[in-house]
Amino acid sequence: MKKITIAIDGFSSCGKSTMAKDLAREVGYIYIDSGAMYRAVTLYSIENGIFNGDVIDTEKLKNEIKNIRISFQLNKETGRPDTYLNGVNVENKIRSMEVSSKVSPISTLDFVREEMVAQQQTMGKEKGIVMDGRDIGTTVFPDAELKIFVTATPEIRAQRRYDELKAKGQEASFDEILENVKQRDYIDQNREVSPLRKAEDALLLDNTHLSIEEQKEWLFRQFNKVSK
Ligand SMILES: Nc1ncnc2c1ncn2[C@@H]1O[C@H](COP(=O)(O)OP(=O)(O)OP(=O)(O)O)[C@@H](O)[C@H]1O
Ligand SMILES: Nc1ccn([C@@H]2O[C@H](COP(=O)(O)O)[C@@H](O)[C@H]2O)c(=O)n1
Repeated sequence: MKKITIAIDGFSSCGKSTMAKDLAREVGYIYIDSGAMYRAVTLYSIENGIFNGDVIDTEKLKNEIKNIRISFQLNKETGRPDTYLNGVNVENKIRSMEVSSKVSPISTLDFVREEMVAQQQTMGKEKGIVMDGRDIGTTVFPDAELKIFVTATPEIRAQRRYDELKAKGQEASFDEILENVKQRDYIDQNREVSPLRKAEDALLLDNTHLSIEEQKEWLFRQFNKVSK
């Protein structure tokens, strides 16, 4: 079977990484969560005085962007890759509401995107990769053999995230999550560089009424059609 590149884009919290990780594990592909990379840059910015409230010191970040090393390592307990920032495991920290509320403005910066896209393209140069994000099918891998664009209503996406946090025993407010999901969607769709949009040749999946199992089966069917 030939190795292909799979790009999964879509709105925040709609199940992209759930589908992508499952497929990658079953077919033995590398999985990359490109959102985790933008989150890691955001965490670095929070921890290194690049934010003053909501204002970003873009000159400082531009000078330091080459010092930000992001990598992934398999977590043997979860069976999934954890995100490392300059050698430190930041998988939990990058999922905080503080990072979620600041990541989309960081992701609008052209020099940040340039650096992340270059790193992502290097990770995918041998193919055999599933990457999820916002611009994978349009910018990072425009020649990907399989492109999926995932969507679901904002309310159902916020509910899924809320349920996930509650199950982990974390404090969560449904209204705050819904507001964050809507705000990120707006910024991601309206930024100048690589805005979130469906690539013309991407397959659309609205999973509002699909279970995790159903969407997984759907993705496997698409993979089997293309990779033969
Ligand atoms: N079809 C589904 N039905 C119910 N829950 C789902 C479904 N797909 C994913 N989920 C759950 O929704 C939550 C968000 O999923 P996931 O993290 O995969 O989304 P994402 O699109 O990768 O999010 P992000 O944009 O933040 O990276 C998770 O708790 C996941 O288990
Ligand atoms: N290819 C990408 C991936 C993500 N972003 C930005 O990062 C935010 C967090 O991503 P999650 O997948 O973890 O939700 C997202 O809201 C985008 O602002 C991006 O720009 N490009």
